Amino acid sequence: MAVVGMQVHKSDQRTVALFVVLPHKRKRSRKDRHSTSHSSINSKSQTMAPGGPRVVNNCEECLRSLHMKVLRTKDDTIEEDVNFNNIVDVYATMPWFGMDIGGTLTKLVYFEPKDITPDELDQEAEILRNIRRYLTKNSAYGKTGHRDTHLQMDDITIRGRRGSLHCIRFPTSEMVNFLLLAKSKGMAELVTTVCATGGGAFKFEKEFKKEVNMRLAKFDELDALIKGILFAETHNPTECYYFENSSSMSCISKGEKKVYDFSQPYPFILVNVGSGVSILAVWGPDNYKRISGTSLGGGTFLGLCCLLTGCDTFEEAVELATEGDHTKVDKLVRDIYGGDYERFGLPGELVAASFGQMNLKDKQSSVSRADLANATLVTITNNIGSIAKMCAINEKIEKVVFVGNFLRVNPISMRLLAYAMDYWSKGTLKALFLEHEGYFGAMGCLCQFNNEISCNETETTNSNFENGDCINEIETNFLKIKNKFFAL
Ligand SMILES: Nc1ncnc2c1ncn2[C@@H]1O[C@H](COP(=O)(O)OP(=O)(O)O)[C@@H](O)[C@H]1O
Ligand SMILES: CC(C)(COP(=O)(O)O)[C@@H](O)C(=O)NCCC(=O)O
Repeated sequence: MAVVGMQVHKSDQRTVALFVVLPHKRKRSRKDRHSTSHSSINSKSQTMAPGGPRVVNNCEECLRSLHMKVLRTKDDTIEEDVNFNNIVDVYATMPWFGMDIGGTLTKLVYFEPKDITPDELDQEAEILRNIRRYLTKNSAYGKTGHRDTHLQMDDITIRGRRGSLHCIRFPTSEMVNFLLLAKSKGMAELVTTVCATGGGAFKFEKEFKKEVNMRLAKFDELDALIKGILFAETHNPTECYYFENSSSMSCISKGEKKVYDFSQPYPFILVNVGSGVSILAVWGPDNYKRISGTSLGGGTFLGLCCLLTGCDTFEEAVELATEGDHTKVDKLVRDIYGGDYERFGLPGELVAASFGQMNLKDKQSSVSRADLANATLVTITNNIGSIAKMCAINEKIEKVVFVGNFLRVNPISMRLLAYAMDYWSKGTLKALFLEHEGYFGAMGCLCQFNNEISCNETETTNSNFENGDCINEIETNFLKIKNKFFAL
């Protein structure tokens, strides 16, 4: 299966981009992912490999065959190498995006090549240059878009190109405004297909087409999540961490963050706390099962907290929670037993019933907004911890990795999860966390598109491109190439 697209942009009378999506039958391991069979095209292109929301594979064989096909459609006088390199050049300069359109937040990762040669700069279309500047020089986009500058990954190499990976997010509820912004920046003229995952890749497909004439190349969100985690772990030696001293409730607030070596990750339980919660057992890069989930997730925390406290944002909710005390809201074991429930090892400070005191009017009037926020956070977190623990024990897997934006700016939940895993398993389970929290779906999407991890992924996951479609798309785009590329 192959998908080929060409975007012809005529500013400065130049053709600017050729996109190629070429999933290969041969399955490649992580080890040989940079193997020579798909190495860059020539020494020049080693430094200017791919780019583009729908560029996947720049293997020499594939591009040459495209090129030959193009050549066959034109008069024979044009010299092959000149045009071949032109194709590679224009193909190399496209922006690369991966997008995860989640239930609450849309996450966008953008790879900015930093090894641009003066020649490339010279050839680059103005729109592309402007988009790069806009994305990399700002940290706020419109009213609600943010770049998480602290998560930027510098000096990373993707398919032979060196550069930085930028992490950008905005509320999914702002999708229409995002599309308008993208249009106003000229994206519609530059990009014809965007790589996307998450439920919104399905939900907003029509809007993308209608508003900015963009097609979505869709990837499954859980496939992308795992690929993204492997990508981040490979590129960032301090990606994974745990909390020291998480075995005692009184120590958890003092527990230091420590780097965890996650280079041998399997098997692990993966708990993705987004709007809702998905729990996976992962045995290998392509071997996982979704074993459980719960609808009581980050969306529940935010929704309940807004209702109970009148707060407006996640940041506000977490800040309020930090100042509050859930023990004024919950009924603890000691409220029932007067101390520990010794026979079954339940300590007095354990929550026996979340919100268990709130049936009493006098208790209701004595709790603050902050106490309610704290109790909501603790309730949701404990429930997730409890389900995750049961999953880990059922699957006999010791490492439990928590990801998702619910953990963003949320040390209370992370520490509580670390404590819960340790306490309930008597020290056998280990809670692990990852620095890029909610961006793995978007990263995985970019990786799959760029074929960074494994060549065969797009065959199974790029489900909106059936073989017939792809062939049609190839033919259509070759016609465009024929008509426009050589018309210059
Ligand atoms: N700025 C934010 N706005 C809204 N929710 C946020 C924000 N930051 C963190 N969150 C939390 O992250 C959750 C969404 O996590 P995420 O992993 O992005 O999931 P999804 O893919 O479902 O959008 C929200 O439900 C909320 O609990
Ligand atoms: C439907 C979802 C996969 C969507 O992912 P999200 O946008 O929440 O990250 C997730 O919300 C989920 O798994 N919810 C829990 C469903 C359940 O098992 O009860």
